[in-house]
Formats: sequence, structure tokens, C-alpha cells
Amino acid sequence: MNIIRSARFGASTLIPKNCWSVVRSISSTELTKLEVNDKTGIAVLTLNRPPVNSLNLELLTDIRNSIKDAESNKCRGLILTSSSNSVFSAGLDFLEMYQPKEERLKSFWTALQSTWMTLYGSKIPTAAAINGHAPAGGCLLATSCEYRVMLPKFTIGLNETLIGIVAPNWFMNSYLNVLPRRVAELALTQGKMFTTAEAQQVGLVDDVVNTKEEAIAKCEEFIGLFKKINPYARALTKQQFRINHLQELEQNREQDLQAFIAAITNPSTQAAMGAYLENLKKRSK
Ligand SMILES: CCCCCCCCCC/C=C/CC(=O)SCCNC(=O)CCNC(=O)[C@H](O)C(C)(C)COP(=O)(O)OP(=O)(O)OC[C@H]1O[C@@H](n2cnc3c(N)ncnc32)[C@H](O)[C@@H]1OP(=O)(O)O
Repeated sequence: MNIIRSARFGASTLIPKNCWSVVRSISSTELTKLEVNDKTGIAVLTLNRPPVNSLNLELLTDIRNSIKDAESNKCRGLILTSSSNSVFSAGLDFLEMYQPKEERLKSFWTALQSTWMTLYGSKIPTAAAINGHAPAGGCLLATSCEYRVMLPKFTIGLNETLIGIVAPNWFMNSYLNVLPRRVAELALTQGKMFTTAEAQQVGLVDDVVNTKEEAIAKCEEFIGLFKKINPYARALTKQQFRINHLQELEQNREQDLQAFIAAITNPSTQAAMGAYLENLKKRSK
């Protein structure tokens, strides 16, 4: 019998393969669902933190655990998507950063660093089915993947300067891994949110399709490109492209954390964030 061991079902829980329907849950929490298609071996990770999948400490931790579960279950690839019809992820949860408690703020940023390193450095092929808006941290998740497909009439981009904050180096590096330098610099300095059509034009997304199902199918097609490629050779090749960015953060984690805390707790950042949040709340009424 072909057995899969699921870390999050407990080390001793064995799940018999082939006794399940084609799509099988590997692990799920209140905030994420990780399912694998037994035929293709490709896993889909659905973010499920209504209303906007804003990334708080718990969601970031669950995302990281899910990526690790997909890897340890030897999935052939991982697709990120959202349970919302209009938002992929609204980025970092402002409530983690506005008037924060220092210990929680530290845990939050450390979890974001770890999640990014796990996703950006994952050995398995990764793809994002962007079925809604993807500002800031939402864009970071998408650009950390190897392939992106997006639905029409949404927006994506690193809008940090619009909020009065500065995107850290590793956010910029994820952008630069996808966009030409000049486009990235112009977009970052303006805090530009690209429409789906603009994003495709500059290469921020690879394809545009009309439905979430088509988006998942496109991601599967992308991951299918590696069917005949030795996974070890593939993983090492990907690693060589990304190792400098990963090492840069790994070697400066504490410094990056301290820079974040100093920037976020600065009274002028707090004031800018407060005003931005107020505006967001007014708009949503
Ligand atoms: C030299 C380097 C030094 C390093 C220094 C470090 C600096 C720090 C870097 C920190 C990096 C931060 C990156 C981020 O990710 S910040 C988050 C940026 N996100 C946004 O700007 C998105 C804001 N949201 C929206 O634009 C819209 O909500 C949406 C995503 C387009 C969806 O619109 P929609 O109309 O569907 O929904 P609503 O706007 O009505 O929102 C519904 C409720 O959700 C609340 N909301 C929205 N976004 C967030 C969020 N990111 N965090 C928390 N809450 C959020 C919104 O207020 C509504 O709440 P309400 O119903 O209670 O009013």
C-alpha cells in the first residue's frame, strides 16, 4: 500500500493512498486548506482568512507549515490561491503593525521572514493563481512563486510608499526576480498598483484567464513542464538563481527585524498607518 505520512495529522497518522477521492486533504486549519490531486501529485494551498486574507502571525505560520507539508509529502508542485472571490491577499495585517505590542510584533515579522524564505526557496515548483487583489504582502507571496496567472479586473503591486513605509530589500528582490530593474524602481517608488492587464504587459503576471478553475489549470500546466525534469537538478538550479537573496536575509535576520521594529514603531509611521487605516475603513463603509 502506498502510504503518505502527514506531519500535521501527527507523526503516527498514516493516510492510505487510493482510498480517497482524487483530491485529498493533506492538512487544513481554520485559515488554510492544503489539498493534493492524487493523479497529478500537485497540491493547492487555499488561503482562507476572510474578509481579505490579511497576513497575521497565525496565517503566516499556517502558510509556512503547509509549504513544508507539501514538500514532505513529496508533492510535485504547489499552487497558492484564495477562497475569496475578490482578494488573493490584502498583504500584511495592519492590526499586527498598528499600535503593536513589541513581543507580538517580533514574532509576526520573524514568521514573515520564515514564510518568505520557505516559499521563495522551496525545492518544488510553485505557482500563484491570483484570483483577486494582491497588494503589498499579497504581491510578495505571488512574486515569490515561479509562475503567476491572474484573473481580470484586479490589482497587484508593492504599494508600500503609498502607505508611507519602505519595502525591505527582500520584498524588492522578489520584485526584481520578476520585473526589469527600471520597471521595478518606477513601480516601487510610486507604490504602483498594476491592473491585471498592466501586470501582464510588464511581466508581473505570466498569463490572464477568466476563472479560478482556469487559473488552477494554467498553474498545473506550468508545473507539468517539469514532469520529465530531474527534480534534484531542477531544485538546485532554482536555488542557484535565488540563493543570494535568501542568504542576504538569512545572514541579516536580526538586523532586518530591528530595522522593521524601528520603522514601524516610529511615531510618523504610526501616524501615516493610522490615517491609511482610517481611510480604508471609511471606504469600506
Ligand atoms: C530600509 C528598510 C527598512 C525596513 C523597514 C520595514 C518597513 C515595514 C515594511 C512593512 C511592509 C508592509 C507590507 C504590507 O503588506 S502592508 C499592507 C498593505 N495592504 C494594503 O494596502 C491593502 C489595503 N486593502 C485594500 O486595498 C482593500 O481592502 C482590498 C484588498 C483591495 C480589498 O478591497 P475590498 O473592497 O474587497 O475590501 P475592504 O477594503 O472593504 O476591506 C474589508 C475589511 O478588511 C480590512 N482590511 C483590508 N486590508 C487590510 C489589511 N491589510 N490589514 C488589515 N485589515 C485590512 C478593511 O479595513 C475592512 O475592514 P472593516 O470591514 O472592519 O472596515
